[in-house]
Amino acid sequence: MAASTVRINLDGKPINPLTILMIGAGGFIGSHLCEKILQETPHKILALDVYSDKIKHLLEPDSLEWAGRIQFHRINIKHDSRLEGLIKMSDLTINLAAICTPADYNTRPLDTIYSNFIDALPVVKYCSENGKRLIHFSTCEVYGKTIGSFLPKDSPLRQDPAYYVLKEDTSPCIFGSIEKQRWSYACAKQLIERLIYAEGAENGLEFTIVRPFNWIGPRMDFIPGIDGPSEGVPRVLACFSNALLRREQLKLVDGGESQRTFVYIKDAIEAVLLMIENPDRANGHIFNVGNPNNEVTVRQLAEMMTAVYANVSGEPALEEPTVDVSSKEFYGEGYDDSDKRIPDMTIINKQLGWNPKTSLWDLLDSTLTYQHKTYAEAVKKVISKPTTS
Ligand SMILES: NC(=O)c1ccc[n+]([C@@H]2O[C@H](COP(=O)([O-])OP(=O)(O)OC[C@H]3O[C@@H](n4cnc5c(N)ncnc54)[C@H](O)[C@@H]3O)[C@@H](O)[C@H]2O)c1
Ligand SMILES: O=C(O)[C@H]1O[C@H](OP(=O)(O)OP(=O)(O)OC[C@H]2O[C@@H](n3ccc(=O)[nH]c3=O)[C@H](O)[C@@H]2O)[C@H](O)[C@@H](O)[C@@H]1O
Repeated sequence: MAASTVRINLDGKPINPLTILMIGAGGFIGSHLCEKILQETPHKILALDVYSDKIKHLLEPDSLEWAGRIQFHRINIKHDSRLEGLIKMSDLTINLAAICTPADYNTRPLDTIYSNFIDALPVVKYCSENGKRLIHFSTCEVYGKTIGSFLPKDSPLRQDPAYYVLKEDTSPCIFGSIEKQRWSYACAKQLIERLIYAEGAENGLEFTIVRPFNWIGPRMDFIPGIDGPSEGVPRVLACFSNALLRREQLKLVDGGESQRTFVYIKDAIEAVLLMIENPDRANGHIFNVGNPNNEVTVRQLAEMMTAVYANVSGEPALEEPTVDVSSKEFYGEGYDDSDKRIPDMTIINKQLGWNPKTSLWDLLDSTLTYQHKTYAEAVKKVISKPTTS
């Protein structure tokens, strides 16, 4: 972008260049948001994270057209006195930092709760005390299970959207029992949402809460044994990509019957940029950000990814591309699942006029093309190495 072009917001007003503190900038969403902001706006980014691999291409070399508009701070927000200073220096703080992989929720529930609630507290407090705006990343998991999932299997009401569409201002948050530690993440996210909302109500904090619904695309998570731990379990896109790259069967947890709506990261980031640049329309709101048109069961996702990857790689799919596994075997004790996640889009449509564009097939095509280009050779090398006994 020509950084000098004057940008106009949805109300026709010029947008002043901002300094944005982005906490968790080195992650999947952060890396795409940094790219978008640097390429299309004049805003400056103070990028905070413990890792920078996913934004390395934006930080080096110094000759990049946006050099000087992004500054990396290797900081762990758990214990660093520089956090408040950075919040004070910025017009807006965006908090993305979290443990957000389901394999951790039931096996590392304390880390999950600390990361999603306790570690976010100082961020909220410093924004509130210093009169700074906050965009906080929550999750669609705060809705938990749908009301419809408690109806008898053959109830016609299960087909009624009133029993499954998830609305920011009216849907309840339905979690499982305490021993189902899967919900430690959703519960921590819900409590931080409530705290932010209360800071808004009692102390005037200017906030926006984002509830992402399965955003997927390049740079999501890691491929075990390549750029992450061999025994690590990332989210479903990376699990299935890993299996496809290794020509192994895709594992369907409890039959792959759960349903998800997937949205392309590049569509979703457009929504976040609208929030950043339209504070009058975004402040005080909680936004679902997803694509209600891209709903599949996890089994259907596996079948579609298998077909797309065969096209992309030119290698025929396995004869039996999937295998069923129990959730206990895959995730361990305490796992539970959301049955269905369809976002209601009324509020984001009304406030920001945002709609997702990319079909599931197209977003899988570009994402798996990226996965193949980035990882296929490395995976082949690892597979061909003789194993030591
Ligand atoms: N990707 C999705 O579809 C999705 C869906 C729902 C919610 N979210 C939420 O969006 C946010 C970002 O998700 P993501 O997919 O980019 O995850 P991610 O794991 O790729 O990114 C999170 C980043 O935060 C950093 N981080 C974590 N703890 C930190 C700490 N103490 N100090 C400094 N940095 C820290 C991590 O190093 C990582 O780079 C999270 O809050 C997540 O709960 C994401
Ligand atoms: O992305 C989101 O919107 C939110 O949901 C995700 O939770 P979930 O969708 O359950 O996590 P995935 O790992 O993407 O799993 C999706 C589904 O696929 C299944 N799965 C996963 C991996 C696998 O190899 N096989 C498999 O069948 C899971 O059991 C689950 O039903 C994560 O909790 C968060 O990143 C986020 O808050």
